[in-house]
Amino acid sequence: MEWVSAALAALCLLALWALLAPRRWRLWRAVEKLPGDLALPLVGNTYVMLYTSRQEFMNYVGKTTKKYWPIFRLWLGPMAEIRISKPEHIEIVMGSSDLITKADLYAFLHPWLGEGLLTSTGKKWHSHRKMITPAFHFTILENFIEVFAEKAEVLVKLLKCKADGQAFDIYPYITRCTLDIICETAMGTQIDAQNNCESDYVNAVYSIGELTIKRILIPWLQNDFFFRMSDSGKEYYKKLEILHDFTRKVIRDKKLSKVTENNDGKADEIGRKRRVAFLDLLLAENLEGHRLTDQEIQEEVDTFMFEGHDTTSSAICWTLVLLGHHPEIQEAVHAELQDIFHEDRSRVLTMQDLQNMKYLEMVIKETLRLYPSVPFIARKVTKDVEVGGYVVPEGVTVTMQIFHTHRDPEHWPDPERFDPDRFLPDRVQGRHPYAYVPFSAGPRNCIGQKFAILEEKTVLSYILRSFRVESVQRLEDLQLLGELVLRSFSGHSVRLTPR
Ligand code: HEM
Repeated sequence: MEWVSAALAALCLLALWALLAPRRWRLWRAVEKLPGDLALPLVGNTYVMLYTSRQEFMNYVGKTTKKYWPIFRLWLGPMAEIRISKPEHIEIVMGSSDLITKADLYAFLHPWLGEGLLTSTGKKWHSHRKMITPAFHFTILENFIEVFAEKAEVLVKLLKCKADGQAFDIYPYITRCTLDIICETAMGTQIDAQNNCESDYVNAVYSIGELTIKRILIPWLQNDFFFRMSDSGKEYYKKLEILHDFTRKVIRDKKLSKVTENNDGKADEIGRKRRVAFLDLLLAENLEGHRLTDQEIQEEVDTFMFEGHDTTSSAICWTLVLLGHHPEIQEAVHAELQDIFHEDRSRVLTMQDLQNMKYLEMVIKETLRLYPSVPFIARKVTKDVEVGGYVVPEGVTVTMQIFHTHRDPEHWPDPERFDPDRFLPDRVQGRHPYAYVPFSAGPRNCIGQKFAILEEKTVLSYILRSFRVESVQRLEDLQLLGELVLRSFSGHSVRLTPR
């Protein structure tokens, strides 16, 4: 009997091979038409990792991008990846309403985010995106300004202790501030990460981020079984439980207290105006007959927590670093803030004030061009598509190199120069719509982009009104890490002096 089973198994394998081989052969032939470094059997181009450290990887990608500009291929073992950078090519993929499925790599975010907006696809993504879009309406965002300002005030108080002319890494301070902001705006909870660095929840958010990166970088940890067996995997799932328990509890408490019924801007028992969080809006959607299960609500809240804090901290830190290198531009920002606030440091910040920060907005945009918080995004191609004269076959990953799109010399003369005037209205006109895509573009663009710009303006205006910023490291010496978000390997060192 045993030989019968063995023969059957062999037949099945043969049938599978016969079924897959022609498709595989077709994919291989199409991908091999593209230029790229030598790929070895089985390992493809992953051998590069043997002699390229984590902090040298962005540099390697940069060199390879230049060498094969504007399109090249990589083999990650048996998986093909095509990397594109030119706005004209980016438009084909990013602008497509068919190519909306995220690359396999995003699966490493699934244990934390499930199938929230960032990771889902197809019908689920379409219906949730439609349902959640109103939560980012201008009038809702206006209510968040008070939260942004309150947390920025705490930040300035803490930074005053560091404003002694000594250099320090400002990243952890900014991250704790943006974490406080997203906790309160997404869930309506105050974790006070800025004063309470030892919170279990805050530590779990950091650990999950770090462990996700580790998993992506170490090939054998990518396998679920080996990951669960490893110390990193055990630590990961322990922290994940803390994160999920926390969001589950917040959702349960909100439902119990029926906050959705009362959250109409009325005062609470101590006379403060109640603040509406994204979670309240998701629960309200539920009440109006659009069914979002508790699990789905949790996935969306976790997604906001993930997408909504590290991205903004990266953007704020890079803006400070660049202003620290360009004192004349920093003075122009300060002059604009003086025009808006005069000497009044206690006035409550308004939406009108934020809209008046026109030059600061240009500075933020130019920073996101040079240092986009999300430097690369990737899709799995679900049908053949032609890009730059090549057929990109179904099944491959296309990585859109936003970092390099923003440095395409054809669209950005003297690309390395920090020049906020590139965003003067008459210079924006006529630029290719996909030449500047820090928030992605097309159907899967960032739902939180207006929120992000308002938050950045608030936090930066508080810092820049209180301190003069000086950068310590030369930009060309910084080693970039393009992992979950774009950071500097050695931190974001600045010196602050009180104004
Ligand atoms: C400077 C700050 C930010 C930057 C540069 C940024 C950038 C991006 C990018 C590039 C994407 C596309 C990702 C991909 O295709 O894989 C994205 C998606 C997304 N972002 Fe942001 N983001 C920022 C802030 C935020 C904030 C504050 C929130 C929420 C409060 C947010 C929520 C989301 C969500 C939910 C998605 C998925 C949208 C979808 O696929 O429908 N982002 N973001």
